[in-house]
Amino acid sequence: MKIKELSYSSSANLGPGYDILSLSHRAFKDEVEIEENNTGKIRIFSDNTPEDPMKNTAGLSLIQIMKDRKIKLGIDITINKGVPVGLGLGSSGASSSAAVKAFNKMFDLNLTNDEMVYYSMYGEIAACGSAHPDNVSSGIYGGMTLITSTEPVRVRKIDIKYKPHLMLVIPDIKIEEKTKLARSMVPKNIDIKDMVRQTSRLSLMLLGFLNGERQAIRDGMNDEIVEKSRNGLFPFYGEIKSMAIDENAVSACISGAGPTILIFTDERTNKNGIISGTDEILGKYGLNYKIVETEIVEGY
Ligand SMILES: Nc1ncnc2c1ncn2[C@@H]1O[C@H](COP(=O)(O)OP(=O)(O)OP(=O)(O)O)[C@@H](O)[C@H]1O
Ligand SMILES: N[C@@H](CCO)C(=O)O
Repeated sequence: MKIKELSYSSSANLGPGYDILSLSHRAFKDEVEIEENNTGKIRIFSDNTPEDPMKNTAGLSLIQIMKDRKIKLGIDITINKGVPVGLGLGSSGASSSAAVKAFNKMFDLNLTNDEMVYYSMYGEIAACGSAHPDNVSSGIYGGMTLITSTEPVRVRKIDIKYKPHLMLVIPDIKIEEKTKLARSMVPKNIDIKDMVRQTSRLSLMLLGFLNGERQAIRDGMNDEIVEKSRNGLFPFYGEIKSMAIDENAVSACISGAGPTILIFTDERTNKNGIISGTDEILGKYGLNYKIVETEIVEGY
């Protein structure tokens, strides 16, 4: 029997929500098919992700479930990779969450959504050395998700009233072990004043999404801790964000660990202005890029 599942691309953090917020979008998707084999081994079939199952997020997630459930079988995992790798679009988490959904279905494990987030997030260790749950929560739940606890894993889906359109500015930059590097740049300690400002902004942004208040989203979606610490990786970000606000975007943030920039737009936004402004700014930095317009995926 073959079982196929898909997960869409996602943008983690959303400004002040480092490691706790994520948004699922229709821009790209990974399809993962699993099938039993008679070799007793886990084998990965994929054009552009690691063949070693311990180094592939999909493989590592399934190894962990099989260990916990004492399932000893050979499994072929075929990854049809649609989410581009290493660009902050939740590529690694899309494969692991799709693999976990397929495995759950194939073996009737009846895993809860939070248990599936747990196993999918375990796979992220293969990508960046740490198990962060935000992108994979998108792959399991869809929509906008909030991680309320990691031990045990608990996720809440946020029923947002304000649903902006999304523009992804995707610079053509490859940074070796990008997420690992970006995570190592985040400060280990912060000043209490910065903590207060960050929690205030995060709360305001969530109020904006819940109540449908455009200005609250714009005022809240600012992060001077994590995004700032990573600025050296994406020096063009500040210019693109302020240009997008000038063109009346709702707001903008770094998507996950970057380099993609997520811009929220609505009918008041001058999208053509953003397209030409991006061309000018990224041209100055000598960067090729793609702009993808997309929508939020509410669920699976
Ligand atoms: N199934 C997989 N899909 C994508 N990348 C994988 C997979 N398995 C392992 N990797 C490795 O993970 C790394 C890419 O992960 P990384 O977290 O840097 O990018 P991302 O998932 O696209 O971005 P972000 O997490 O910021 O949204 C690469 O080194 C890649 O080889
Ligand atoms: N929250 C993670 C997302 C990476 O995909 C980070 O910013 O490092």
